[in-house]
Amino acid sequence: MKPLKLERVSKQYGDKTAVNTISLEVEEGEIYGLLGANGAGKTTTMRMVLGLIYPDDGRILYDGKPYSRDQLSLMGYLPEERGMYPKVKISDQVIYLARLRGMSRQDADRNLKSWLERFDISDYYNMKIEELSKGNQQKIQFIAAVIHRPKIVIMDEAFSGLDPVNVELLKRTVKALRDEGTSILFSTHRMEHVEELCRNITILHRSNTVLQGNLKEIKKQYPRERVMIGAEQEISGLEQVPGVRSVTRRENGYELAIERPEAARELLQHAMSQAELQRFEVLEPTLNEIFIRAVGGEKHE
Ligand SMILES: Nc1ncnc2c1ncn2[C@@H]1O[C@H](COP(=O)(O)OP(=O)(O)OP(=O)(O)O)[C@@H](O)[C@H]1O
Repeated sequence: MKPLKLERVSKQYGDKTAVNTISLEVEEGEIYGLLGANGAGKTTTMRMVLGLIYPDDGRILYDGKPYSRDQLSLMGYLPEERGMYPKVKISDQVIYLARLRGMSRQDADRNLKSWLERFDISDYYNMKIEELSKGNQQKIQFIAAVIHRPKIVIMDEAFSGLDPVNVELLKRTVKALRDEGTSILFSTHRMEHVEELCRNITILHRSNTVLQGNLKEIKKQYPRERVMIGAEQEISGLEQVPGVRSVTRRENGYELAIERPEAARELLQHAMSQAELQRFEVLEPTLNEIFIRAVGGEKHE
């Protein structure tokens, strides 16, 4: 049984279709990427999954069952806009939120202490949100989202505002939740995070699903049109090799865009005739490139 399943789910706001017949399934122990430019329909989709708004069409199933209040304790939500009370003691509000989702005070308190210890911030127990840096507020918000051990966690821009050390810390934690069997619906504009974390993805564009599936499989379907050449010597005339679209000088060589994968062979011969190569690699496209193609090359923030 899939913990989370969306079947042809749609949502209208007046005349505007915010989400148009989205279907997806999140397995147990999976991080699923929900991507799209601003206004594509991600937040609307996540709000429907959380039961904060209702679909106009289609259905959402949790372990095969439709939404009911019982699901509240099964789900955790890390919203993009942080929503904790600045002046209330951290332990009071996190325990309160956990109790709303069905935990006893004792269990909530024990879990909170163990999470604070895990993040090495035990002294925050008695502090207020307003006393913390943005990044540390984010950690508390994260704890509040998962303290009740939800089966399904919805994360909207989970790592925004964090420094690189804390991004790594939270990434490790998200992976650990996954390994414990949690199903995570993960939304972000940071493609490198998706590449590292997500197995399956859906890309939304103007309310519609434009690309969906296993990330590795999707990458295989796109031609390899990027070449890295590692060489200490200069290589002249790379631009003139047939099929080369662009050449960029890099620290230890060159990065090239080619029009078709076959151009790589000629490029290799050309480069080898001039320099001793330390590296010659034909790379699969990055998710960023795939994303830009899928949404029609339009600029996204
Ligand atoms: N409450 C609302 N009333 C009217 N229109 C809305 C409402 N919420 C969202 N929309 C519209 O629905 C569309 C999808 O919005 P949504 O917030 O789901 O996009 P998003 O992918 O989350 O964008 P972002 O990356 O900017 O957060 C947008 O055109 C938006 O203007």
